Amino acid sequence: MTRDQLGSRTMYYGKGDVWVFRSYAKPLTGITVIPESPFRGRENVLFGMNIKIAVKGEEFLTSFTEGDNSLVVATDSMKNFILRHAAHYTGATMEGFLEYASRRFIETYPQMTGVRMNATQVPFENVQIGSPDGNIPSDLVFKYSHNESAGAIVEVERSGENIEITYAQSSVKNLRLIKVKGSGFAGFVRDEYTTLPETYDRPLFIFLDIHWKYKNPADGLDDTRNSYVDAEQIRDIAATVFHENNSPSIQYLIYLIGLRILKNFSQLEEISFESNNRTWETIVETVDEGPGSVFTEPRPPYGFQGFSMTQEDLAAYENKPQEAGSV
Ligand SMILES: O=c1[nH]c(=O)c2[nH]c(=O)[nH]c2[nH]1
Repeated sequence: MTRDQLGSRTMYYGKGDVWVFRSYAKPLTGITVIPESPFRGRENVLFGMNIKIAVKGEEFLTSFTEGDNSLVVATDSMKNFILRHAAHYTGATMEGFLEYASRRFIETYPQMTGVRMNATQVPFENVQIGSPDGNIPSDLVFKYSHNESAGAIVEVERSGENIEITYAQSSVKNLRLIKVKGSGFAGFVRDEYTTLPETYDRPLFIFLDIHWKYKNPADGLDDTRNSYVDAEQIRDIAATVFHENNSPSIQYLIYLIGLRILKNFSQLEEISFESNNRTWETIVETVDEGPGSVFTEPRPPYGFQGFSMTQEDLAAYENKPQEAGSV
């Protein structure tokens, strides 16, 4: 929630963990196919989301200061509103649903001046079943996936007679990638506090959240514009860049991932990263019948990086004489 119109006061309320499971939503089609990803769309036979909604409005002040509930929309009703509107949604994306439902709240309740909705996709994967044609994906049975998931935040505000989008961001969260060899970390500051040895071929395990914003938010909200970028494509770009590059650090790796995303998707304005270093501890360098090593979970504390990039970073990179080839 922004604090404008509210002076310096924080004031909002809402509902978290609104689980929405919609079957047979509109299939996602018309996306740009990129070399790094086999993703071509999604059937949306099952469309699952865990939503958090927060609403604001000056008229809610007396509910806090006087116990006056006359304008309070119960958070239980908000949950019902979201669930019932999932039946009316005609689009194919989580971002689109958040925008649709947020607008309906503002249109329905004049006391609401702003709505922020935050969602995490509940990922379901097709199971493979036997058939006379070999193994094929079931169109009826799905398994709950515990891997990474897509995320979205949409914020809308009333502006006179209109409703404006004031914030929109898409994400892939909790991506966990391990590369068994071909990463290093050397050349860092060495002083009396340094005990870490330099490494030129470490296994590198990263936890990664990637966020993106569109130049024109409508491209991310309206799947019929054919400019939607799916979280699976961003995930696959990250994996491809990790595979292809011998990275000297996580810092440089996420920069290269960002360049590749910006290059593939000129409709995006900004990419940002939060990464976490979970590199395993090496216990046995070389097993008896090599190659092979033995590792165990790392001990805390864990390092992290945060970085954001725009199309200007890609332009600067492309205008720079390159030694190592282009992204
Ligand atoms: O990729 C890395 N970046 C760092 O900044 C860092 N620091 C550290 O101890 N290990 C690593 N690895």
